[in-house]
This record gives sequence, structure tokens and C-alpha cells, in this order.
Amino acid sequence: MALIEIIKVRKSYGNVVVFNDLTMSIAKGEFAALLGPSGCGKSTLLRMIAGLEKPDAGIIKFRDELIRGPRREIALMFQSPTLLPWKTALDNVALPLVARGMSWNEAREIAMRYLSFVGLSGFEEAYPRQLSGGMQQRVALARALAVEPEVLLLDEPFSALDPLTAESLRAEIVKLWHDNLTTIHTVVMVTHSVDEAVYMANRVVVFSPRPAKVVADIKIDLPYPRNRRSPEFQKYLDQIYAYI
Ligand SMILES: Nc1ncnc2c1ncn2[C@@H]1O[C@H](COP(=O)(O)OP(=O)(O)OP(=O)(O)O)[C@@H](O)[C@H]1O
Repeated sequence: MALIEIIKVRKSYGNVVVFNDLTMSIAKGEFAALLGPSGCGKSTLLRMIAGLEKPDAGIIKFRDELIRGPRREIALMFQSPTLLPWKTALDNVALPLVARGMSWNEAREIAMRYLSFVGLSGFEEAYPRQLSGGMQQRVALARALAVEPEVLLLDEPFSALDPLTAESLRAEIVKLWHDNLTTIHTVVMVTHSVDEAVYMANRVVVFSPRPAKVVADIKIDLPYPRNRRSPEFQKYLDQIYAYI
């Protein structure tokens, strides 16, 4: 059964038609990677699922309910960590909880737990400028996890990181999803990298240039953790590159 349903969605910015008539769905438990040419509308789709933008026509539903704005069950993580520079790592993670009505004490306790989960114990009192890019992105991940969402939306979350940091964060996100280590059961990730998509996702959706349509929808049937050097992995890369 579909968890997220996108039905006959239309979206334009001025005379730029991003989606004309997009219909697709995401099932509970999927890790879907969205690939496609630059500017085709992948981030726009993610922002609409996050409730940050509205379609001009058509509907987007989460568990049969219309998405009218941001929802607690759906968290979004961007390419840059978007932390508040004047708040500590701990308070950056705690703040969204306080904004939802939790006391600072309780919020900080939960924030401590998620900072520790992403490997940042001991850095609670650090300010963003005192942390590396990778550590800041981990704070952003802890902030997304702390509200205990069910769906994690990722918008090119590794593209601003150095290759080694990106690689360890990729493995950690796959693990937290695959091993059910958090409340997140479903992930939707925008990426430019076919390799990243096949390494992480169990479904790869390829979009055409604007107005974006789904040109390929491929199930990645490989065990985790994935071996990039296996012939099967290469076969999926070849299959997807044929659409790009
Ligand atoms: N707020 C906005 N105002 C005007 N135009 C916008 C806005 N957001 C997106 N666009 C336009 O909509 C189109 C789709 O943008 P979007 O960022 O969704 O694409 P994308 O596939 O995520 O691109 P990329 O892969 O380069 O990140 C682009 O032409 C972009 O310029």
C-alpha cells in the first residue's frame, strides 16, 4: 500500500513548468532515490512532499491524508546543514522539540541521545563554526531524527562533504534505515549520483527533463551492505545510465 501518493501533480514557477501531470507513489519501507537531469524538479518534489510547497493542481497524500503543510512524521535534510550559528549543537537539535511544546530539559535530554547516536557525544556544547562540515551534517541528521519522524527526505545530503565523510554517512544512513535503528522506515533521497543511488536505495526513479516524467523505475534487488565491485552492482549502474 502507498504511504506517499502523488496524484496528477502540476507545478510551475512563472512560465517554467516543472511538473505537468506527475503521478507516482512511495510505499512504506522503501528507500527511493530520485535521479534526473539538473533542474528537472527533484528538489521541488521533495519540498512538496515535505509540505513546504503546494502543487498548483493535483494532490499529495501521506497515509491517505492530504499534505497541507509540514508534518511531524516527515523530516527533511538538505545539502547544507542549515544550523543556527548562535546555538550550540545540543540546542540546534533540541529547538524543534521545544517549538513543538516540549520543555527545554526534556528536549535537551532527547537531543543528547540523538547526538550520541550520530557519533557526536562530547560535542554538545560546540557551536556550528567549531565543527567540520561532516559534523555539522551529523547535527542536522540528529535534529531530523530527534522529532522521531517516520519518513526521512534527503536532498543531496552528501554533496557538500569530503568523499570519506560522505561515504561513512551514506553507510550510516543505510544502516539506520535497514536495521530499523530509529523511527524512520521510509527514505526518499534526491541525488545526482547513480552510484550513490544504487549503493543506498532499493528503488531508483529516473526523471526526464522538465516537465519531469518518470522514465524509469527500477527495483534494486541487492543485499546490504552493498558491494560496489560485484557484477550485479555494475549491471544496475549500466541499466540506469542507459536512461540518463
Ligand atoms: N522558488 C523557486 N522560484 C522559481 N523557480 C524555481 C523555484 N524553485 C525551483 N525553481 C525552478 O524549478 C526548476 C526545478 O528546480 P529543482 O530545484 O526542483 O530541480 P532539481 O531537479 O532538484 O535540480 P538540481 O538537480 O539542479 O538540484 C528549475 O528550473 C528551478 O530553477
